[in-house]
Amino acid sequence: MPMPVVDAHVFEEISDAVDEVNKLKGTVEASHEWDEESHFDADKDKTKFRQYEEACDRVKNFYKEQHEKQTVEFNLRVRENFKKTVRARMSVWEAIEKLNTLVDESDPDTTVSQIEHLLQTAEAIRRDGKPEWMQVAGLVHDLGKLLYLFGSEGQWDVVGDTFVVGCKFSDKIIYPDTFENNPDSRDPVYSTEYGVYQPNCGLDNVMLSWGHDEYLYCVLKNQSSLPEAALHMIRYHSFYPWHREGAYSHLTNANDEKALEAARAFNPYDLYSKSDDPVDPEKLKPYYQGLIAKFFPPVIEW
Ligand SMILES: O[C@H]1[C@H](O)[C@@H](O)[C@H](O)[C@@H](O)[C@H]1O
Ligand SMILES: [Fe+2]
Ligand SMILES: [Fe+2]
Repeated sequence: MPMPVVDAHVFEEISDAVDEVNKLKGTVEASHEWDEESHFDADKDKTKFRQYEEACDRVKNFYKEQHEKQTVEFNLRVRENFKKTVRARMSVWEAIEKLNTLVDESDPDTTVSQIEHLLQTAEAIRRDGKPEWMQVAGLVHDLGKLLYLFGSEGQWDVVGDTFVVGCKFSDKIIYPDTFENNPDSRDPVYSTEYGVYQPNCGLDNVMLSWGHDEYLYCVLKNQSSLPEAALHMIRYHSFYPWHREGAYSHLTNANDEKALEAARAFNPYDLYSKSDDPVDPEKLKPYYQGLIAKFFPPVIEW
């Protein structure tokens, strides 16, 4: 039988269709690029970051106060209050500008303004070719520090690493001895291994110390079209005892594995971009306002 002759025109159509499919495949693959290892931090000296033993008194005093005051009682009360009010109505960019006055007392690695830190994080993610939603996660991840301007009790209930309350304070938390004066460390229930929790109940059922992660997660979960991985990056980025030190495996379950992957993928950009060159907010503003418009309503209830 003679081979059918394919008309040149039909051939072109087929090869266009194949190109189209490949392009689509490319996008799908690109959307998985977020969990691949980061490249931007290859030349960073990681031993220079998070050196808490050598940290200045500002940092040490901060954690002493935080570790004494983050009790179960406080955490229940603050969550109750959170639900009662809307603290402000403004756009994401306005929030970024508003936050700019805060200098984070818990941070041994940077004293730059928050707008700088947010843009440095987002830019590191962008340079590494990660998806837009992850750049946005970088851009907003610390916006929860706005709490400080909304009547927090200090910085101890806003910034710093997070940990689980309601069970024994993990010795994987920095300055573990400073929990001595936290009344929960002598409580007959809260001071036990599992405390108020069931084994492997999952992080959704665990109370993390209140601060900017938890607050921003609550604000954004119903006011953005960010994927779950971005919300995990926001919620757990300060939970170093878990995502870096591997604590709390007796409380987590299989559902937390994806969240752990997200928190770990995000961490290098948050931490190691602190030594990057300064950014120019005015120059970057149009690009990031474009991204903000894709993922958030024009006004957010904070
Ligand atoms: O000092 C820093 C800072 O407050 C960050 O925003 C937080 O995410 C970190 O966990 C903490 O170490
Ligand atoms: Fe943070
Ligand atoms: Fe940060």
